[in-house]
Amino acid sequence: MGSGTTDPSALMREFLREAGGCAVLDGGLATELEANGADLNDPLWSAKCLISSPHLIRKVHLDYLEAGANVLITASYQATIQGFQSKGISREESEDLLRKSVETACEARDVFQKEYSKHSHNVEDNETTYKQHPVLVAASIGSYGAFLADGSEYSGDYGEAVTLETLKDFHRRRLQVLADSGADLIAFETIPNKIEAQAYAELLEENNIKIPAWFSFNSKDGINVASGDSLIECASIANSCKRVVAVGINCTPPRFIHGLILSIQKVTDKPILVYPNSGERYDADKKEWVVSTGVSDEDFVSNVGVWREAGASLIGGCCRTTPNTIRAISRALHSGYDVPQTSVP
Ligand SMILES: C[S+](C)CC[C@H](N)C(=O)O
Ligand SMILES: N[C@@H](CCS)C(=O)O
Ligand SMILES: [Zn+2]
Repeated sequence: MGSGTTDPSALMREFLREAGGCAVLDGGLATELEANGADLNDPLWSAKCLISSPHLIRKVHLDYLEAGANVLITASYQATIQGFQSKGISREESEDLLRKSVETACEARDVFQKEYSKHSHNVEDNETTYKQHPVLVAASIGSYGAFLADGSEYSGDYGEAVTLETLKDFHRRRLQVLADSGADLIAFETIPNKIEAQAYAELLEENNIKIPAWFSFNSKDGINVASGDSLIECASIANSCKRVVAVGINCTPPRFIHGLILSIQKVTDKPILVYPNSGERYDADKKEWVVSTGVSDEDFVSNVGVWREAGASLIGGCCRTTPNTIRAISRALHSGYDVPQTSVP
């Protein structure tokens, strides 16, 4: 869709219009890879499956499409050239793995859309009408803290040695490869601090990145981003960047989402996205989620109307949410809207 467009916000506007005003994001990719048998106890986390089990990634993408998702977030969250190289993988192969994350999502979209077009026509008043189910592929870029694999995307504390230039140098090539990979947009996810938001904004401009991006922050207190930096300041950085077409929050407990939407709205007119986690806490040593205030799909979904009403126009789930969560979100947003089941060939 529209990656050649000159006005970056046109892609998002048109996409939201086709989706009926509010789009459904997918749910936890890593969560579902684990549910399908993958062992992610590895510094590469979900990106490990790009090497060992790309078929599982494709299956999980398809499961989310069947559940009603309009956006697939690729398996590149923790896929970095530096991380692959530390496993002995060459630079060239590392870049191929990044491209593979996007190709895998695009393949799932192609399979789904073929099936969908077979099932979606119906005859009304002697005219054949086609329901639309637009799908974007968003190339995930996880933070520097994700690469560290120590859970520091939930603290945003990288130490004083890590400067704006360190972060720009770290992300530059991966961003370029993913931007040229055929993805529709870049999803900067789980951004825990202001310095990393600034690094992304500068890279988008300086490298003349041709596809739009979203900025999604995380929060531990419902007020600031994870590091304690001001959400208002972080969202303002996103707002000032013309290549950014949506701003929001992910991997944050559902109970904080409403207040965070209201804060973001104070500083932007760009579309707001929210994809909370289940409310559990991540134990980075064990690489496990610890039950605290995890919410059921019903609880999660009872909030969807409130988030929509408050101004969110892209809604999905992050870690520990599943296709069931996404199906329920989709139903809540578009009641009576059926997505066909496809089989994985
Ligand atoms: C979004 S967190 C659950 C991703 C995994 C983390 N960076 C780690 O490697 O432990
Ligand atoms: N989108 C990521 C999680 C971000 S916190 C994944 O599940 O791979
Ligand atoms: Zn998450």
